[in-house]
Amino acid sequence: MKIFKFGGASVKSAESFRNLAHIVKTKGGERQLLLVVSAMGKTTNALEALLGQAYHQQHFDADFQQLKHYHLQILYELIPQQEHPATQRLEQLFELLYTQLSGITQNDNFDKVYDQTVSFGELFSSSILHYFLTEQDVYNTLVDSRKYIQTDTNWREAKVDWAWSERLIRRDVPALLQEGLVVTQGFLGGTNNGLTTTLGREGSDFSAAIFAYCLDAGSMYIWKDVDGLLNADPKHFPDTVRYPEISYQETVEMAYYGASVIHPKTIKPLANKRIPLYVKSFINPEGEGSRICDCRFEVIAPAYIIKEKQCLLSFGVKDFTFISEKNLGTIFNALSELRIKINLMQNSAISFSICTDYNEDRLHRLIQTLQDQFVIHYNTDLKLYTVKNYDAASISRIIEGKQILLEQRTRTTFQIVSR
Ligand SMILES: Nc1ncnc2c1ncn2[C@@H]1O[C@H](COP(=O)(O)OP(=O)(O)O)[C@@H](O)[C@H]1O
Ligand SMILES: N[C@@H](CC(=O)OP(=O)(O)O)C(=O)O
Repeated sequence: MKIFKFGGASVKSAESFRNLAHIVKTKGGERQLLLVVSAMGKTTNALEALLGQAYHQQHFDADFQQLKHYHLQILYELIPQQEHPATQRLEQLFELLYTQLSGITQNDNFDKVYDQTVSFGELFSSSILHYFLTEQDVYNTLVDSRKYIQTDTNWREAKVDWAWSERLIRRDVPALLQEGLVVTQGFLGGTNNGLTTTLGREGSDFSAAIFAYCLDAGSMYIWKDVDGLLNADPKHFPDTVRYPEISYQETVEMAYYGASVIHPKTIKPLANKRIPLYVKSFINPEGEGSRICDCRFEVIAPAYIIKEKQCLLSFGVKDFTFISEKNLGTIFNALSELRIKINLMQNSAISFSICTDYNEDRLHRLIQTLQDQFVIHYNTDLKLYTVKNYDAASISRIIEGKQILLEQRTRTTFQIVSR
């Protein structure tokens, strides 16, 4: 069986849904295909904004209506009958979202209500896809991924209970795949008492990999608006090259350093079962794309990765003692408590520096926790540039004209933090 994952860009308009259906019919087949779908276009961002308004007791009606109109308009273009069950289902989901938003207060655990609210994006898109494919005579069952991907309550970045999820998925999904297609939501999980969780922003690729792993899929495809896995983001580099074939290891490192085309957690479950991952273009489905697999190449084009919105923090000891394992232990504990991930670190005799994604709230809590023990300085609005498999030319290209705040290199990877 195969897994196809379609992200927000591939379901952003009625035309995109039609294109998706065409890909499913021509490249997928009538059964043994599981479709994982993300929220439409920028819906997750819109839901985050609505949640922010509701949490701060601001009016959200206008933005709510706009989001509802966007979805209903696309549904209407795909299925023009007003009385269709698809319209009723979408109206019902929007009512549930409205009730959810209206009940939010500042006493709520923000991360918990985040998951209960922002998850609606995938519920909308998967319902539309299910009904639209049915209208197109593509037999499919809509499966609620919250009942199958079981997680803990680490809201917004829930940890998967692999054994339990695998048991549930294997119990029900293979029989459905015998009959036709299965449509499910990316990004979402559920707890054993029926609450919704999310797996981290852009986590739908990971959801697809979880289903691939649990179902022993033969292959997984992620359909993107690019020709495949490129050696840089074409939005920042005009002259990219595509990797026709690349190893799991190279890819997982690229994703870790910030290549946003694949969620970093996607590769491990696939690599563990040697399931090949294809990155294909939904704009040009006939294109070759990229195959990510258990392979190895001696020579590979340098990959350029930019991670934006970075913060560089330095912790200096206050009494001229050297940075010790004990100091580091204190810093790491605080980072772990606040769920702050280190993207890069470096130490000198009397200070320790880390580069992390910028999160104002967490940064201030970190400073509060550690300011008695360390002199803390930080810079925000920075970028972390990584060149994998670098050479002299690629380094010159990346450092040209930049004010470098930190630089690091290993035998294969060159990194700078700069403005
Ligand atoms: N190395 C890379 N190769 C290809 N695309 C990349 C790379 N790095 C970043 N990207 C960006 O990833 C985008 C596709 O990923 P994303 O927007 O997350 O897709 P979706 O939300 O549809 O799943 C591309 O439009 C491209 O700008
Ligand atoms: N909708 C979620 C999950 C996701 O993976 O989306 P996409 O596949 O469009 O990156 C998000 O925007 O974070």
